Amino acid sequence: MADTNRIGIIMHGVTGRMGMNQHLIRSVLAIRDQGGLRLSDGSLVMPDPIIVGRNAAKIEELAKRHGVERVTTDLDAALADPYNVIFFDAASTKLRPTLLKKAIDAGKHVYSEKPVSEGLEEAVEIARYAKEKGVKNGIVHDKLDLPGLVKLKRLRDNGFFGKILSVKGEFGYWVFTGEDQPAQRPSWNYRAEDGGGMVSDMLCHWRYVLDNVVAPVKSVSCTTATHIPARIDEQGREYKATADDAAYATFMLEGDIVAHINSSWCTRVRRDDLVTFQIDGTHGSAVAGLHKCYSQHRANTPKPVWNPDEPQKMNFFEDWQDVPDNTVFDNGFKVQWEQFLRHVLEDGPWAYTLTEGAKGVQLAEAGYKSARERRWVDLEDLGI
Ligand SMILES: NC(=O)C1=CN([C@@H]2O[C@H](COP(=O)(O)OP(=O)(O)OC[C@H]3O[C@@H](n4cnc5c(N)ncnc54)[C@H](OP(=O)(O)O)[C@@H]3O)[C@@H](O)[C@H]2O)C=CC1
Ligand SMILES: O=C1CO[C@H](CO)[C@@H](O)[C@@H]1O
Repeated sequence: MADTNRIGIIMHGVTGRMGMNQHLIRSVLAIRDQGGLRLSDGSLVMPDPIIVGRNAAKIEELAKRHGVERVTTDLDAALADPYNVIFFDAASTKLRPTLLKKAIDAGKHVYSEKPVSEGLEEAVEIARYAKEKGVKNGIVHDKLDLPGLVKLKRLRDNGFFGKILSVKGEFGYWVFTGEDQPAQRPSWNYRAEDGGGMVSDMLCHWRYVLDNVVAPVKSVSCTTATHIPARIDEQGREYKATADDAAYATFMLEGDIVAHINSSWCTRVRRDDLVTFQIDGTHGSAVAGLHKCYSQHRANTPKPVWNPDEPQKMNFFEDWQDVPDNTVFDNGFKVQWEQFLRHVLEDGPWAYTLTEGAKGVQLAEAGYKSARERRWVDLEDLGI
């Protein structure tokens, strides 16, 4: 394939869990392996990643394992090379705003994992900077392409719920502390000084999920907890958990909709999936997990009567209808990579700019403020 049909993509932080599995392997390399991305003029574009990382042995091994030709520990050199058009970052949140600015200064279009930054000021600054400099910019919003949430949004867009009254979200599972079994998440997640924390991790997701699947978020009341005060890290050493490992948050949405989402790494799952969202409306309700979504119209709603004297005879799971797929769902991260590539290459539509990323950080920061001050916090327009 001629060089003009290739697009150089700097991939930073892809030795990590998310960067490697979802962004490198299941997105960029999957696009390569399917033969490239077909644009609307019929031409094919082949993503050509360069893996950038601090550990030469690790990135070389990763590149070899997946047939990636280009690797370097020299980010500046990769940024200086005009062949590379996009800079992508999935490394630590702490470094992100500085790296994004550097890439923007080098004239790259930028795409980033969430959160954009630890604090709102930096997030707004970088979103404004990208806009001023006129580079295409994007933030990952993977949950919106989960089949369960696509179906939930389909129901809302069809007016299925009538007037939406409330939303209940349950997210989380037990993350092993490292004492009895090794933890299944990185230890930095539990250290505030390294950018960890449930609110910082998940409220940026809940912002775009609520804004786009239900209605815009107006204010938040949040309680945080560090339920497990000490954990064991990747080297088997005990460390102090300085970040919140659970967040219990209530949100007021436009239209007086009340949403409550529990997010916890310290809970055990007895529900349909690792995350579930239930929307209740005057005409119907629906519950979505990652893939499935079940709905119950008011005409199909059973009429239970409270009777503590007898064991429950009704099976409440039976009165729900499976919302059909009606399409083949691709990996959400890949779907978003393809959209972002189209946005860069042919100005295709793209709503999830760094400004949307900043809104996520705004909700997280407001969540922390609410928890600290034990009060509701309103979200102002960011004016970016
Ligand atoms: N959208 C989603 O569903 C999810 C998003 N995330 C986000 O993805 C990002 C990464 O999280 P995760 O994959 O879980 O984390 P990991 O700890 O698994 O990976 C961290 C990555 O960052 C790199 N890194 C860390 N510190 C530095 C540094 N000082 N200099 C250069 N590189 C560094 C690591 O490189 P090395 O290998 O050299 O150590 C590694 O590639 C975070 O921003 C997180 O919020 C996380 C989970 C899910
Ligand atoms: O940051 C995150 C924490 O982990 C979640 C899943 O376990 C992710 O979805 C999320 O992006």
